[in-house]
Amino acid sequence: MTQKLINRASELPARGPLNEEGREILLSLKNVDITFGKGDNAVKAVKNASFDIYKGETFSLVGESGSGKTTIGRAVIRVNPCAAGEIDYKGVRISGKISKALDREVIRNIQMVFQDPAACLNERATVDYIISEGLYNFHLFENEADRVKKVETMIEEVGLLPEHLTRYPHEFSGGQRQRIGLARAMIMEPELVIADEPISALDVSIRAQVLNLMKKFQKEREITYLFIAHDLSIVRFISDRIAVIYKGDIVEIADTEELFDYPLHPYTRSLISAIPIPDPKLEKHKALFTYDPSVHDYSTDKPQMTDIGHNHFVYGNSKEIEEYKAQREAGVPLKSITILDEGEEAPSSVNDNAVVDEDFLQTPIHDTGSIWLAVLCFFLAPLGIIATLMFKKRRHFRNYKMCRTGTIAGFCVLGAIILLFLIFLLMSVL
Ligand SMILES: Nc1ncnc2c1ncn2[C@@H]1O[C@H](COP(=O)(O)OP(=O)(O)OP(=O)(O)O)[C@@H](O)[C@H]1O
Repeated sequence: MTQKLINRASELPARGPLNEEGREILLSLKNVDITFGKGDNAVKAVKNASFDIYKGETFSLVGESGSGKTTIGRAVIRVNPCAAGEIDYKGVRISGKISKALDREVIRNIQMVFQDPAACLNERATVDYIISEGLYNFHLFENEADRVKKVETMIEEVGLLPEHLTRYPHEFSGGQRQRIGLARAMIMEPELVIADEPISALDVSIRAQVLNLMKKFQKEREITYLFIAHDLSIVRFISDRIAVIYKGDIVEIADTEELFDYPLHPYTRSLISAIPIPDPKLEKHKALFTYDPSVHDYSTDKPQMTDIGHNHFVYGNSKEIEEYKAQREAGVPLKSITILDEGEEAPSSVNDNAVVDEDFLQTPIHDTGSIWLAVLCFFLAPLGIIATLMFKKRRHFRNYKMCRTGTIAGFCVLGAIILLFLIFLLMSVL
């Protein structure tokens, strides 16, 4: 009943506008500038940001600390005002002055989940109240029994128990508090959730659980996420599309795999090169690609965000864009990571046209370190030597270690058998 009343009075259409490919645009930033302070002290935190987020996708915004990610998130929920440009939700402008009714709908439809659950949960309130707060503010329940039912269902959905509802946030672990934060957001039945570094403050072991929970909600409720993170490794496996932001400028937007295969802007490449390699030996020999903004000469030829095809947008001047297009059209994935040989000096700059060789990027897939390699090398020790050398040459260090272990063990056992044989031979002769 309450729900029906809200829907009837809605200032927003049921669906957003469609793009040329028929995808529904839920959120759209159009040439958005966000400035803090005035006069000489003014800080332009976000410059001319434009992007669309489609219904049901996970769109990630990635960049180093202070690049303006949170500022954009807070502008979407109307906390930060836009100095220029506009933000549209389902095709309706939600930035600037809007009606009270629309403002309430935005608050309800767009929820935010924060990095530090400890800091954003009211420590004096019970979990029951924290989760119910939005329900109270928007009268989203028929009666007390209905509210209790909604809250109990939600606490179970995030993997906690109804008996946890009477407790306070400090009685929970970081991961559990993030679950409470998610419950508080999801009970509002939002369409868009802005997740601002939701797993950065959590133990590595807990991170996947929270991401899986977010994925579950997305699947069940068709939630759209704007996921904010400072490194690409976190977002690679959860994002449909990624936007990279550097000091307030969005420098590249592409589908996730496209971005990892063709990181055209040098800043994106530096972020990819910063992703830790799970093999300590490779990590030790990795040459970090550092971004030097002085490589761009924007004195006369001004940069702009340009569509270079393949649903891929890059920020650059006309000369750079031509180069980016040529690199993309060559169709050969670009190299972001250089593994140095023993004793080799790290290059001071990175060759822009370099191509992936027998590359690290393949390493996690093929370099599995399977135990069966050790078993095979154990029984076929002479062939194990060849396999060991081959994997070493290709820098498949996990496979190399397995083959080496199997081969050594194989030769040890073979040696022991030969020794025993010789001893028995000697004993039978003497
Ligand atoms: N309320 C504010 N007043 C003044 N400056 C601000 C304010 N909020 C943000 N800034 C400035 O805007 C810039 C972008 O900040 P923002 O918090 O959006 O960065 P971020 O990319 O989210 O970084 P982090 O990952 O550290 O949160 C920074 O230079 C910051 O100092």
